[in-house]
Amino acid sequence: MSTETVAGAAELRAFLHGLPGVDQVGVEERAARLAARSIKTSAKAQAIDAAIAMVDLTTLEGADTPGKVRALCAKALRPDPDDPAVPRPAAVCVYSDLVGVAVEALKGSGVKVASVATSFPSGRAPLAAKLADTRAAVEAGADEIDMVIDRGAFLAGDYAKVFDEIAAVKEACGDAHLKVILETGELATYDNVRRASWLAMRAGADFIKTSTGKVSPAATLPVTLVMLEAVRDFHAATGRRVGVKPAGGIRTTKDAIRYLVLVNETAGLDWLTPEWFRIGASSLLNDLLMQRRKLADGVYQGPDYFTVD
Ligand SMILES: O=C[C@H](O)COP(=O)(O)O
Repeated sequence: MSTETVAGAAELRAFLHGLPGVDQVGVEERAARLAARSIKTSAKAQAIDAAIAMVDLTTLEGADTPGKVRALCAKALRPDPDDPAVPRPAAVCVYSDLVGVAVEALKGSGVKVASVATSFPSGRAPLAAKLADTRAAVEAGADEIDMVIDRGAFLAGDYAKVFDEIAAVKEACGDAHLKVILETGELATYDNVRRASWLAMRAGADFIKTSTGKVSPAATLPVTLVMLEAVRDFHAATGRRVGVKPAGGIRTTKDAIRYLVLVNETAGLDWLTPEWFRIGASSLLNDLLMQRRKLADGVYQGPDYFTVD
């Protein structure tokens, strides 16, 4: 390691450990208070459409096939076959070997193709393999890369290693946007969530994302609140806006709306667009569609009415 790198590593550690500690009770109380807010029916209709447009419609199963990805893309292009006014989700998120299938199915639609990379979900692979994974996804046409951080290195305090990997993956992304998954369910404390958020942003993340969806707990409101505070404070300090993506375990309209309230009350209205806020979910869209239909018609369509998401 060069002297410059050692100095950089020391500065990074001092910076991350100099961040104010998170008041655990305060954060949990605030998240619970915001979650209890009710919103008017007229605002609910708007919120549902906003949430649909912020979904990263995801399939990340070992058993995924080109056929399943094509079906998911068809759903993204026309979420409700009977209602062309329903907005499209922001992106379809798949494993890197299926990016080409999604790119082909979505071309010209404006729906982005996101790909997990860097040995998702564990992140356990040599950097060369992570970069190759990233480049393969970008070459296949991915607009967005969802990378995982090396939680082992982070928890061992090797922040420089995590920083360097993120920076290298960002470079490999070229024009593709980089979402950095912190896997907050493995980070143990809110202080670590705050540190990992700042580390990722300083290393070049375009988005910070809570979870892979493969570890429990996945997204939670308090963790997302800490991340929203981080992007707000990072923007105030640097002028650069970073997006936030809670992902994993978000399945109901009620939950999705709670996240939107949290964004509005923490980072502010500027973040309430698909450019700066996403919800990663494999099975939220249908509930949003059912609630949307219920608000419009007063009739609740059962889950069988919509195609699987
Ligand atoms: O990034 C998105 C997550 O993998 C989706 O998780 P989920 O299946 O719990 O919705």
